[in-house]
Amino acid sequence: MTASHSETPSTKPDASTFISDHRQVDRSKLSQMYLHYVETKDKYPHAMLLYRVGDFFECYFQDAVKLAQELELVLTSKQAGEQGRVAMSGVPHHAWERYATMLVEKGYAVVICDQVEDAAEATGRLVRREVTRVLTPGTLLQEGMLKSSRNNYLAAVVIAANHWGLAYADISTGEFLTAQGSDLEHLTQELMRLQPSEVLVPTNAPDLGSLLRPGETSPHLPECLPPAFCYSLRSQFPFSQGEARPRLLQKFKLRSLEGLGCDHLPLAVRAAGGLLEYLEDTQKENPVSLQRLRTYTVTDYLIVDSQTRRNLEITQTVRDGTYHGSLLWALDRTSTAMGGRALRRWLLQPLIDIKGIRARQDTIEELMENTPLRQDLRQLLRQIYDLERLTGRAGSGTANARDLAALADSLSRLPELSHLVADTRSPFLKALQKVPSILEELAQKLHAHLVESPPIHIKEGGLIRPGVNSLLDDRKATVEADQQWIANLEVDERAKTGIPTLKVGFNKTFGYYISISRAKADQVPANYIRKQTLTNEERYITPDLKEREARILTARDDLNQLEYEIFTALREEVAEQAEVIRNLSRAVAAADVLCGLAELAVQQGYCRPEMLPGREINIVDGRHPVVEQSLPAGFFVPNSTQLGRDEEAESENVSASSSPTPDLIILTGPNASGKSCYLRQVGLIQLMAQIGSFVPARFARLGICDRIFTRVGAVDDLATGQSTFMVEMNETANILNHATSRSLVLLDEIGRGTATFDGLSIAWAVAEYIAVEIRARTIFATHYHELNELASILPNVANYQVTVKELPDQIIFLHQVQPGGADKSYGIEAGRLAGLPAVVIQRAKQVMGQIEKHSKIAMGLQNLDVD
Ligand SMILES: Nc1ncnc2c1ncn2[C@@H]1O[C@H](COP(=O)(O)OP(=O)(O)OP(=O)(O)O)[C@@H](O)[C@H]1O
Repeated sequence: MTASHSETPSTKPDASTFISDHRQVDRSKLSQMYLHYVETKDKYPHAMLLYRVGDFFECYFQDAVKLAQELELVLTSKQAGEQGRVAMSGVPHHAWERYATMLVEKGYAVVICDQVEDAAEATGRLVRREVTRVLTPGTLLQEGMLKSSRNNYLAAVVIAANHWGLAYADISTGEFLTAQGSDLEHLTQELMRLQPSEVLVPTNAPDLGSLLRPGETSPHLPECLPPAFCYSLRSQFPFSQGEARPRLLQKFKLRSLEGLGCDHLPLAVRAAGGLLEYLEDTQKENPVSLQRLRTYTVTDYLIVDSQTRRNLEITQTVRDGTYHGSLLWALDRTSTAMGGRALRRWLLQPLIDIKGIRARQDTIEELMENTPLRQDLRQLLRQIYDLERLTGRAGSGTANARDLAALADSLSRLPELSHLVADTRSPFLKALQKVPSILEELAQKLHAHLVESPPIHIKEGGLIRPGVNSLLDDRKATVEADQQWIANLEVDERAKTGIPTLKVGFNKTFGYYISISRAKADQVPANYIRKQTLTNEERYITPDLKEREARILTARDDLNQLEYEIFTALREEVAEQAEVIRNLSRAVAAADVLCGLAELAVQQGYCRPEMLPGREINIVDGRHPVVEQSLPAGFFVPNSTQLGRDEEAESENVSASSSPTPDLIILTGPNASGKSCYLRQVGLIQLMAQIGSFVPARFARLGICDRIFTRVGAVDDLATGQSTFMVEMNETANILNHATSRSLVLLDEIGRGTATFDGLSIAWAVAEYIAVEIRARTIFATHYHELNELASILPNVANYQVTVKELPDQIIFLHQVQPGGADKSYGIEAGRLAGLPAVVIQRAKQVMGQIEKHSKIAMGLQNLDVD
């Protein structure tokens, strides 16, 4: 790709022939414009400065070199006064957003220094230029720069010893939240959940203002911050209590922070205040409209750590990181962009509050029962655009007329929506029953003011309907009359002069002119003034023509300006209603998610799980929500699960159950029989239930979990230089240190990355510790059959196996999970089926026979004291 505009070099430029570091120039020798550039650059040493010059945005010095490299543009040079030539590279002004997006995606901050007056007004002096935007990964607003399916979060962290404050905002939707905690692991997990595009960190670093791109490190970055994100190093000052608190009070026009719920959380306040200051600093002429700050507590939600999110493939698959094949993919039946983002948020932050879960379930149930309502609702929702982001753009003054027209169309659907849900009883539908009348009025006003399909540019007129503003109509009428006069001129002048070939034309240099062939030049009337001579024609103007032209041009400018003013006033009216629109968009998004989940539940035959405060996990005929959808209908084999021993209930009701419910299941079975699938199915059903969804099962009764942990076949973590075994041990340690009796733990093989006896010993000890000390509900899939002995020692351990049918020359996978431990391993059989030579298979059987004969592990362990 190349985008060069001037002075394209004929050969590759020799860097020694021009200056490529702005700090090395003698400023007294720079021409005025370059001096202004250099002074602006001083204020933003770490950002890429795009400087408007005519129809281009140009970069000079080191930025020119970087821009050319990163975007594969031509690097050239330009004379910068007596100082000589400086490196230069640039992009066309109309395409700046595209190029800026590419730079931001590569982890750069981009400063836009634009011309803020018409170059024609600045005769004899430098055109006035100002920094109008600072774009960073966390502060993007433009439609093309954002993914509609996910939030774009800017986060800010404040860490003091083991305590932390975290604030985050999505400036495109206005969401703004803050939290505080005392466990740094929770902070890391929150960041992993949010996947922020940029994180602000207050430091004493000498390179303040710089942006560390993902993977770049700095000694000033606290260790608990994952290296996968962009970090902006900020000064400590705006993050101090004395600065942050008043900034928040002023922003939300409050006397106390009590109403925001963070009055007693100094670190949360400091993070939120620091974030606000950054927005003020970067957004310049487009102040961000944020929703009221909300305070939350991490432990108010089901905690799903990043490794579990990855292993359960919640938003993307492990194998290739794609959305297709993830849980989100399998569940998403939403109709709006807002609903899609909300479902993603819900999946990443499931609830632990039973009331909240039941409210969502009630709504799904009502929508399942009422098919016409569900279908009409989905149909209508499809016609609602991204209200959250459209409002965001209106609030920050970046919305164009098409945005407002789309907003008006969407707002005008709301009364229909409220009519549709008029008789509903569940909370999320009732929330849509009342549309504030102000929004209906706003939609009507926008429709009445804006033309049917407005143009994209807002300063070139053509936006406002006739009848809106009498001054505008008068001016339009004058322009039209003058235009008509010019249109008639050709006919009139032909008649007057008797020259039938006379024409009236227009060009940019001379404006309107009368053209006459040279042969007829002697018949030209006296009032014609010759302006230009061409080979075959002469061009003239007349005083009358010029007067009309001048009138048209000034009137058109005035007209455009007036239309622009009417438009911006409309945009401000929308901005004033931002809070009301956003509250409603949130309700629309939630209804959309629930309507999609209801549709899914009907399509896939899901059931409503009964949610309880206890520890029970009782799933009858459960299915894996993703694998099920990938197989032909009816192919997936359902399996049941019972976990979570409630000793009190069981002792009261001894006769009801002959074998007590286990806390820990040892799951064995041949390779590829379905162990991993079963394990994940239980985790996914629990997680789905805690977002309020129905679940793929015939029946489910589920106690609320506080955390879900998974440990699944590790891969070498080359980035941190850790071996498979060390990754496995770190993950296991994390589980043992944090799981509680209310957690769900899913272990897919432990100890495989080391010698067999080491591995088996660790696996045994881990299982025993979980069953005896932690009592977390656990499924432990393993190839170590020796672990089946645990069930005979510990009352809350049970053995299950995935069954296969053995035929003389093949194994048939039944994918059925049944009580009991597999009494033999099929590893050698699997090797035979894979085509290992017969002699190797034979030898392997002999070796196994010997090992089994001499192994005392099983017998020995039975006698171990586990107390
Ligand atoms: N209940 C089921 N019904 C139908 N097909 C299933 C079922 N469970 C698993 N499968 C199919 O079997 C394949 C293998 O399953 P899975 O990976 O869970 O086996 P595994 O026992 O964990 O194997 P390994 O021990 O080698 O890791 C899956 O890809 C899936 O397509």
